[in-house]
Amino acid sequence: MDKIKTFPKKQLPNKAQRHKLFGSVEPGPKTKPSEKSKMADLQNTRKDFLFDLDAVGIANVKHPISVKSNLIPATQTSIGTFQFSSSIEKASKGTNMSRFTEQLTLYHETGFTADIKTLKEFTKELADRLKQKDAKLTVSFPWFFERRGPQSGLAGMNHADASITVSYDQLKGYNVTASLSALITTLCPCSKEISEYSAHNQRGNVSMEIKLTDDFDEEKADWKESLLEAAESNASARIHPVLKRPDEKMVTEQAYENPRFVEDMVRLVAADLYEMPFAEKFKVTCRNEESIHMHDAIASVTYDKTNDNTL
Ligand SMILES: Nc1nc2c(ncn2[C@@H]2O[C@H](COP(=O)(O)OP(=O)(O)OP(=O)(O)O)[C@@H](O)[C@H]2O)c(=O)[nH]1
Repeated sequence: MDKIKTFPKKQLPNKAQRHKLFGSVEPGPKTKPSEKSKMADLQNTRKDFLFDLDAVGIANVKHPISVKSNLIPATQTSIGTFQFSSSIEKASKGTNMSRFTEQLTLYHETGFTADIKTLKEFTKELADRLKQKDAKLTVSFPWFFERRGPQSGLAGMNHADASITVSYDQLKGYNVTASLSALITTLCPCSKEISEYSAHNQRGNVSMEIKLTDDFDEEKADWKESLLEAAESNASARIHPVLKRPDEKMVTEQAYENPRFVEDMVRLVAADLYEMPFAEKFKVTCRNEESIHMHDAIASVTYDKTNDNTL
């Protein structure tokens, strides 16, 4: 066996000496209290600080969450990116920021599932913990779901980007919006119509945001599955992780049989959301990464069923 090489061992200063060499200094004299009850509490100073603030809190908080679904897998761990806030009055200097992550940790310790019921409880409890009249939570996460080849039945994992925003107000109650962005295939109707053969086609991204009705019952419907189906079922074709040649033939011909402009996509998805009982208001956006341009094609529609006057 080869002799293990030993590098010339230059004797380095020890770690404490290295820190000193790079500027660390000894602790100075301690004159201020370190006992919490005796410490200054600037955040809770009450004066006229000129403006009420709409939102004060923390953002870009990454944390593991559990996600339930009607699709496979029924439960998964994902990475939630959170934003938490509440309003504060002008008489208050600041919020108590440690309480946001304090509560997130408490929920995590009992298995934090990002479902609507739990997130509503969390947001109300947060307002109470902050002693504020309102609180708002947004959590965004990748949601994975099994997708099988249309002919081979070979399974793989696709994902869509999901997001839930819960606003709680002591007087107004809850406002919950759910969003999903899903990838699809679109094939251009004009390109198909004018060409002797072929048609340009590309990946499209359909983003849907819905305001959930107050009576939405997630025991009866998985909003993620419903929005995914609204995007994919109206596309030229669905996207798959595993496609054998028989699968590829099917999705290629299906795309050609179902040409869609971006305008067609948002209108067709809007029709499905219009018929979705728990979607009170919605916005649909489609962005196509056009395969014949350096730019994207976009379209969007916003609709409020409570002002049902445009149909
Ligand atoms: N309001 C506010 N807090 C900040 C800011 N920057 C840092 N902090 C936070 O102040 C926190 C400590 O304040 P509090 O959460 O009120 O801590 P505390 O008073 O010991 O805790 P409570 O007893 O729950 O009020 C730290 O976690 C910091 O993150 C800021 O710009 N505004």
